[in-house]
Amino acid sequence: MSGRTTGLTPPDEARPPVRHPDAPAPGELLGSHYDQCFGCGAGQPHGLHLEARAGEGVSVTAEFTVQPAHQGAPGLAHGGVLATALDETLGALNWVLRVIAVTGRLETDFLSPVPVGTVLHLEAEVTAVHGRKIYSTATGRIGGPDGPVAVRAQALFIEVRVEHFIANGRPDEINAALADPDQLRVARAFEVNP
Ligand SMILES: CCCCCCCCCCCC(=O)SCCNC(=O)CCNC(=O)[C@H](O)C(C)(C)COP(=O)(O)OP(=O)(O)OC[C@H]1O[C@@H](n2cnc3c(N)ncnc32)[C@H](O)[C@@H]1OP(=O)(O)O
Repeated sequence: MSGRTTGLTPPDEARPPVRHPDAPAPGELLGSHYDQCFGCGAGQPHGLHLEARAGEGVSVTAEFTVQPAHQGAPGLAHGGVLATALDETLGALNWVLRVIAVTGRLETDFLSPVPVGTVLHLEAEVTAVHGRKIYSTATGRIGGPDGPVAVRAQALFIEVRVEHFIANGRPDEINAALADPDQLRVARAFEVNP
């Protein structure tokens, strides 16, 4: 391991993150970036229905209730589902930076089992930015927003342009999204002023 970089440590030249002046106010519900998103989409019947709010600085909070469909072991949340909840919360930081970014790397620590029925209290913040690279961390607590940390993550998100999705997504869903005024409004909200 010695000398190996995981890509999750910001370089010395990295800058502190800057909250966008038009970011949603602290406490404001952020809504879904895409109705069919597995993490946050209200229209996605199989999804986590995670609800995130803007926090202070470049941070967000979110809640997610572990459902029976999310089990890995009997009565316990699947680790991949918990990683998804962390990933989605980290993705919600896009609203506060007002950039579009996707997960490049996600490193997750599972510290204690999370039973079905648990409300996972999530928090994420950007720690540094270097060019297109956005460094961030997240925690998931159980028993309340100040409860013990059950899961945590470090992530590297990479800023992309909206063309990233148009070039890579399946045409049916891309065309449906482009025809949806609500989706276009969300895409515009993420776009950085030139
Ligand atoms: C409309 C509203 C929608 C809003 C949509 C919001 C979605 C949020 C959903 C939740 C989050 C997700 O799950 S997002 C979905 C899961 N993620 C993905 O599908 C991403 C798949 N990966 C990719 O498409 C690509 O690899 C990218 C875009 C991440 C990077 O490709 P690229 O654009 O060609 O950039 P590239 O030159 O490779 O990398 C740029 C810099 O980042 C570094 N880098 C890149 N990947 C890594 C990595 N894994 N680990 C370390 N470092 C990395 C490179 O070394 C480089 O550093 P340097 O040389 O500059 O120093």
